[in-house]
Amino acid sequence: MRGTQTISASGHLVIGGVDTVELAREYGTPLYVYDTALIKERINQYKEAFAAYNGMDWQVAYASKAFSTIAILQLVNEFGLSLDVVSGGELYTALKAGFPAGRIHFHGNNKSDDELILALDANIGNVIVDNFYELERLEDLCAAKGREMEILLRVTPGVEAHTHEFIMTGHDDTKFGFNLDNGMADQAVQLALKAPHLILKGIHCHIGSQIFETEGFVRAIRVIFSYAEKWKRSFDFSMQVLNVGGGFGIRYTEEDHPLPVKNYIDSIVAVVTEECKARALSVPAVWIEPGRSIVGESGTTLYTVGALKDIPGIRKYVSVDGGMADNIRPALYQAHYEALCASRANEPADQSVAIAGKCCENGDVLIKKANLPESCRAGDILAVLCTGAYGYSMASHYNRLPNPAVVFVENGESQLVVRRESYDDLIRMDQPLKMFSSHE
Ligand SMILES: Cc1ncc(COP(=O)(O)O)c(C=O)c1O
Ligand SMILES: N[C@@H](CCCC[NH3+])C(=O)O
Repeated sequence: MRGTQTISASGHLVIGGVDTVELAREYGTPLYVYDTALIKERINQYKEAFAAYNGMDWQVAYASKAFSTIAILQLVNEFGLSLDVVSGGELYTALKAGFPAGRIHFHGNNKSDDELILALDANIGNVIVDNFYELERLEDLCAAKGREMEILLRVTPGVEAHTHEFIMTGHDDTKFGFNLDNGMADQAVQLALKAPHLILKGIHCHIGSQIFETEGFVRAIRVIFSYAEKWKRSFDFSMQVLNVGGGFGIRYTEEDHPLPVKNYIDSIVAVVTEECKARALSVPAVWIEPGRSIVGESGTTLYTVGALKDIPGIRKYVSVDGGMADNIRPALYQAHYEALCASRANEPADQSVAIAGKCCENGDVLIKKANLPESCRAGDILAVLCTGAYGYSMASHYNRLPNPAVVFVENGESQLVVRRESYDDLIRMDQPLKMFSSHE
């Protein structure tokens, strides 16, 4: 059980004081349910971890790629976090949510002119510049508008985080950022300092995602400081901000052992302070960008159980009314999840089954080995836990499945924050065929 999850007297999973079987009945399934008390708890853990350091300048920016909707951005804003966006769409959502533009940071390895113009016109806090092409274009766009923009440069420190290859980004062979060890970053710092309309505030790095140890962060920070010292000496550049990205791990299953938030922050602050002292540099503001660890564990996806297929001696498949369209992570990263039968949460989970999605793909299996009660059958409500990050945000319309609804629950109340798509929503953008009227 995570966050506010409990089991009711009738044996139903309850989240935020709301019976999940009732939620399924009211809003339909599949349904993303967010335990907002847990989101707030996580946010506060980050804030408290930094607040322990008197005089330290810090920012926690929520990485909205993990889950971006108007309501979550409003919640995050209420709690005073900054925001990381990676596209015009995420930026637009943030602006529509009333997120203060000055606290928005814009990422991405291939931002379009339109996206950069949207950011400039909204007057966002800063742009994290990823490559030489962007450096040049951003300078030109600022010049054309006769304005300045604060920037960070994203660097690649050559550190391999111990995580899945596809979500590892700090190593040398990555599409992101300026590599440190081949001189690209040195050149970018010089160009940025010379650019009349760009104000180089600092450096950004992000070594990967779902990281369970502090070693990768520490190594990346040490590497960056060795360059920061050189840049100070050679170009008189003082790094005022060091953004170490996100990637703090969460517990998807009992095999995952993430560290408490405080441990990551303590290690980051300790190595920053130590490096500054050793190199006689002033301590920069420390920024981080957690996404998964703010919203991941708070999310649960509810499904309705449908067909069962028992292959004697091989396995039993329990099919649900969603799958890879609402959670691509098992198919994409071989990610593991845990599930429980929300409508029989008090019965012993004594049967091992595979939970299959409904997409027309043999690989659409959400969980290869889940333990469910023997009695679990069609009509039961199944809860897949820990789906709050990169579930809704990576959802697709594969097989023309409408995207599920999203509800927030807290203190016995639920609120619909994204309505379920209808079939009409699916064809809303479609245009009837006009060409090739070859029937005449
Ligand atoms: C630049 C950057 N910052 C922050 C994040 C958020 O990562 P996570 O959700 O693992 O905290 C990502 C995604 O991996 C990222 O690419
Ligand atoms: N989307 C990925 C992580 C990559 C995040 C962006 N750099 C996940 O579901 O784990």
